[in-house]
Amino acid sequence: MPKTLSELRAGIDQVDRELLALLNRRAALANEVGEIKRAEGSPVFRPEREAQVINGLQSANPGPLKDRNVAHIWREIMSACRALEAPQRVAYLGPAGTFSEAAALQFFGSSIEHVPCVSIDEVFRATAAGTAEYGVVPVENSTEGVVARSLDLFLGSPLHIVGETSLLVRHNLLRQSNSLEGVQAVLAHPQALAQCQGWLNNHLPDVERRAVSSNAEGARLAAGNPAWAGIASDRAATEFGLHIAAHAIQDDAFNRTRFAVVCLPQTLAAPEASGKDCVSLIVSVPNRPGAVHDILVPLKHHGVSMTRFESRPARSGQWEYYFYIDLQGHPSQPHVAAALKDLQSLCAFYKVLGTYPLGE
Ligand SMILES: C=C(O[C@@H]1C=C(C(=O)O)C=C[C@H]1O)C(=O)O
Repeated sequence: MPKTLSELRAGIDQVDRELLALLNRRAALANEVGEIKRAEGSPVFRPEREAQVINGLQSANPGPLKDRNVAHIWREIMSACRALEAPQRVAYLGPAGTFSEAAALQFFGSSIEHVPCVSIDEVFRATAAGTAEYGVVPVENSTEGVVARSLDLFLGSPLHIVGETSLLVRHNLLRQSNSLEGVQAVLAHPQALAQCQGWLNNHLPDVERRAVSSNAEGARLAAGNPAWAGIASDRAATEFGLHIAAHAIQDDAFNRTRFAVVCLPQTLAAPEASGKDCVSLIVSVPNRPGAVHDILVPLKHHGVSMTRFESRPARSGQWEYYFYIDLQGHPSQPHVAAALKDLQSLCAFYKVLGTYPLGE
């Protein structure tokens, strides 16, 4: 005899009571961990431990819950547990409703103190000055390429990278009503206008496109004028009380942005190995034939995979470059340590930006 709806709901209520008791037991344990950390003066946030918790649960997950959802649920549970130890202050490019804020929430969960900043420079400054313990900065977009300002700021910054996360950037057309009728101007950041130009050409061909400082600012302005629309995230719609007149209007369905999580080394030293790690470096090589080729040799020789290789001008006027390199692995692994040592000996400039667990 199949169970009735009310019997099934009674079952869910029972499971929820058990989950609540278990979650509170978990929180109490995290609180005890917090006491030990306070006594030791060690950091609250341990990204490699959180990565291990999630990887372990995903490997043990029998379903029907999807691994992706297991990760999201536990990130939120760990965020709440961490906040009992001490809420972490996180700086990002604001205002509320930006993709940088969404990236910060995806990485740290929602139990954080928000430190919205007016620019990427300000995120670096606020984090270096201790206004925030952590900063979240965009480094790369799958359609637009590198975020040059972030890469340039890394060069002279005392901050290092302790984590990464990547976000599907889905743009929506937001306005006071949920139709496209009567839109006279679309207000958004130039990058969002560019990423949606195909859709705008098709659906709003004769409508003015106006560049503003951020998508959240465009949404804020659209909330004050029925003839204006913004292009922004789902969160911005909620934040400014707007309707989503059209969903996912970006021309590339898989438009992703990658973000780095940064902090001072005294806030958190390089995370220990989680099992799936990455090392980010900036190097420059002497200006002679074959120099770039030479720095790749130790990687091949020691069997280390390179997952990223970007160049930025060194601004010396000499056609010299800094190379931004991501390697797979952790310096505690002998083959990675050996490759780094050989690589360093070939470089005119060598800076480890960070060692951290690979993000989603
Ligand atoms: C409880 C701890 O502190 C924090 C919270 C964690 C959790 O809830 O599992 C894991 C790592 C830390 O960021 C810990 O270090 O184990």
